[in-house]
Amino acid sequence: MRYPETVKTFDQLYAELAQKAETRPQGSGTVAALDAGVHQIGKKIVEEAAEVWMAAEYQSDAETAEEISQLLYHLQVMMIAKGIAPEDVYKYL
Ligand SMILES: N=c1c2ncn([C@@H]3O[C@H](COP(=O)(O)OP(=O)(O)OP(=O)(O)O)[C@@H](O)[C@H]3O)c2ncn1[C@@H]1O[C@H](COP(=O)(O)O)[C@@H](O)[C@H]1O
Repeated sequence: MRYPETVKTFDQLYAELAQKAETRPQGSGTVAALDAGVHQIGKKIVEEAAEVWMAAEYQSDAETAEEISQLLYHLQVMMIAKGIAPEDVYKYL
């Protein structure tokens, strides 16, 4: 599938987050999340997963899609924290 320039794919977001983890720019929420550690990242994943569930049951498809994007983001932060690359996940799909 081809996407417009402004749309970020899973792999593109992962590359961006990996770069942030490496260069640690000021003000990066990703760097702050990584510094908070796996326990806090895990809590955020559970929170976002619940928000996906609630949005799917009670909100619009667009709002559900937005919650799913946030869940994917936090899953990627966990992947970076654990040194897990997208390929490590894809091989199980
Ligand atoms: N895609 C995301 C993304 N999705 C979700 N989030 C974070 O997840 C939170 C989820 O929002 P909620 O409204 O559910 O939570 P909230 O209660 O308002 O936020 P908190 O008080 O819990 O942090 C947001 O506040 C962001 O901190 C994201 N943070 C960053 N990105 C992208 O990641 C890249 C790197 O971001 P930085 O590391 O911040 O530069 C950029 O391309 C960003 O667009």
